[in-house]
Amino acid sequence: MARTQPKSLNDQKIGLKSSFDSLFFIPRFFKEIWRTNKTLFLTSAFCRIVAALLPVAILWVGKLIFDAIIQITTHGEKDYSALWHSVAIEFILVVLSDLVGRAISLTDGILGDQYNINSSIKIIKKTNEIDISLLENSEFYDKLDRARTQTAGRVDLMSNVLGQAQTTISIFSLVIGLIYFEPYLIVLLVLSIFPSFINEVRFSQQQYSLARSWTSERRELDYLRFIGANDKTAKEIKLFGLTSFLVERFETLATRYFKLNKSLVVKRSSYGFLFNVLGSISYYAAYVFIIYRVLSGGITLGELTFLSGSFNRLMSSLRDFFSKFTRISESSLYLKDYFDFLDIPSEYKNEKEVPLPEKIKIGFEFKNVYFAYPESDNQIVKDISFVIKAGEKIAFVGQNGAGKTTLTKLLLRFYEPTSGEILLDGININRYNKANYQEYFGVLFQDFFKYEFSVKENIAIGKIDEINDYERIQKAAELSLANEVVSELKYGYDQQLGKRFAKGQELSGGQWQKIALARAYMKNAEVMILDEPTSALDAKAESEVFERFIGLIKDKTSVIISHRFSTVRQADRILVLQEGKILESGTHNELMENKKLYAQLFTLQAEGYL
Ligand SMILES: Nc1ncnc2c1ncn2[C@@H]1O[C@H](COP(=O)(O)OP(=O)(O)OP(=O)(O)O)[C@@H](O)[C@H]1O
Repeated sequence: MARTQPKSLNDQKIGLKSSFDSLFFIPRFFKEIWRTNKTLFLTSAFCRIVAALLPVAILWVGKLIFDAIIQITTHGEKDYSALWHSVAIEFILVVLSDLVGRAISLTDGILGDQYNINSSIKIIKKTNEIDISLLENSEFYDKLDRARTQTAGRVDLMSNVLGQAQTTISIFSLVIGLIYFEPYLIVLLVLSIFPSFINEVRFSQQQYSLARSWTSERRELDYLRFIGANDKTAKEIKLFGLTSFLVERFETLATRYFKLNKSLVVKRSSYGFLFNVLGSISYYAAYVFIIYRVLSGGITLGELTFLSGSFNRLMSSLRDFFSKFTRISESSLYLKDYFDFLDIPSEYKNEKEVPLPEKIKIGFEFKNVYFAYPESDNQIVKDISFVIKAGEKIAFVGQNGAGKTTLTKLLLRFYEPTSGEILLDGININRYNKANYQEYFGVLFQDFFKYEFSVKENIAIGKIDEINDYERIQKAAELSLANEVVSELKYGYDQQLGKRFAKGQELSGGQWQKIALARAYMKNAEVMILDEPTSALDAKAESEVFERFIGLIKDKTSVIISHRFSTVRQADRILVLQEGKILESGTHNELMENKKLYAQLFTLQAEGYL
């Protein structure tokens, strides 16, 4: 497992500037939310405006009640109607406040869920649009990881930004009331809150920097958690006694992160406490000032309740505003990751695409192809030239790591040659539309994926548009002998595979291989590529599968990779690869006569050594 050096807190610090810069992603974010559900968005915005104005309205009505009571008790006012009127209004406002509060959390919840679904779909689609070579790049994985794992954070961000707008309106309405009576209180208020705001911003950046610089380690932790508690790995872990090895590795890494994070959290809350004490002192200074004003006859008792209530409310609103601000700038840093990921350029699209031939006329040609995997200097393919004629059945053989699979990946355009070119009917394969070009191939990968879906879905994956063509699925299954597997399953083609979901059935390695082979047959493809198609099959199944394969591909072009010479020998031509070069090429008989590597390997296998 490639590991980056453990980070210290000072590594990769995200400055104040980037923290503010990331706020610029918020409009784009809200555009996405707006597109998600316009009605809900408007409802939420409307409710928040109402909710924002309610606190000042309630405080004002409270003042009116207080003044009315003073009128009655001190000045002998006989008409109580103004008092009851105000009490009734306050009651209505309180009920309304509860109602809009609930409406807000309801709309935010639904909108958040819908946004979540949409953004997850975007991430899945984007991953599929990106060049396959990026999938093997660790920096890409980090981006993908952050974009994927911060979904909940983005939903919080939405509520926080909307909440912030609400708090801002509230603050303005309260400030107007305060300015009207005692403008000096505002200055006192802002001064007492500001240091705590700066403190929060500073620590939230540090926490984000830490989380970001530890993305790879967090992925490693997830990976260790996954292999440490997983049905697929349980056998080996038990048998090899790997538990303490894994626990130790997990613990060392997790503790290092925990310690760094703990020291930050402790510092953040200690400073936070200090600055909050400062806030409380200023609140009581203001309170004493207001009491003094009442005692000296400057303001009424009703105004005292309004002012102290407004001041208190303003202070908590401002605190809320600043802490939300730091949370928003923190989450918007993650938002940046999400948009950075969505902005990774999709695969290069050739503007001057040429139409694909309906049927291959000449065939494929590798011309002086060299290839090294991205971020590697190691040439895996070295000056390879060969032709696969239309309708030819070609086989690649060679020892492990010789470059056989790599050649098929180049043919399938998962990667581009570092130099040299690959032609189809005389035209560089890059000039064809990639998706259409790849449609040409029916492929069984050596490391095919075992989808924990039903058998039917597992086979249909080869041509998912035909998922409802039962006959086609059955035919593909017959060709690969998967039908024999199906006949033993309780729910037949509807049998859920794997153990992850209810009523799932695990298959043997060979049974899975038959299912995966059926997937390759689902497409009536022009070219078949089978990489180790029979490696897990028993001898009888292997010869039967191969017989059917030959029948199927009579006039099709095909590439087969195999270590089993019984399979390989039937090919029209065999390419023997060694360390990224073609060592020999010819029919089985020609190569046997050559008496070089092929003949040696064949003889060894025939004698039962391989
Ligand atoms: N994604 C990758 N990134 C970097 N190197 C890779 C990658 N995939 C394969 N390689 C390297 O390329 C070389 C050739 O691998 P390839 O899979 O083509 O061999 P192969 O001939 O198919 O072997 P086998 O018979 O074991 O399947 C190996 O040395 C391998 O380490």
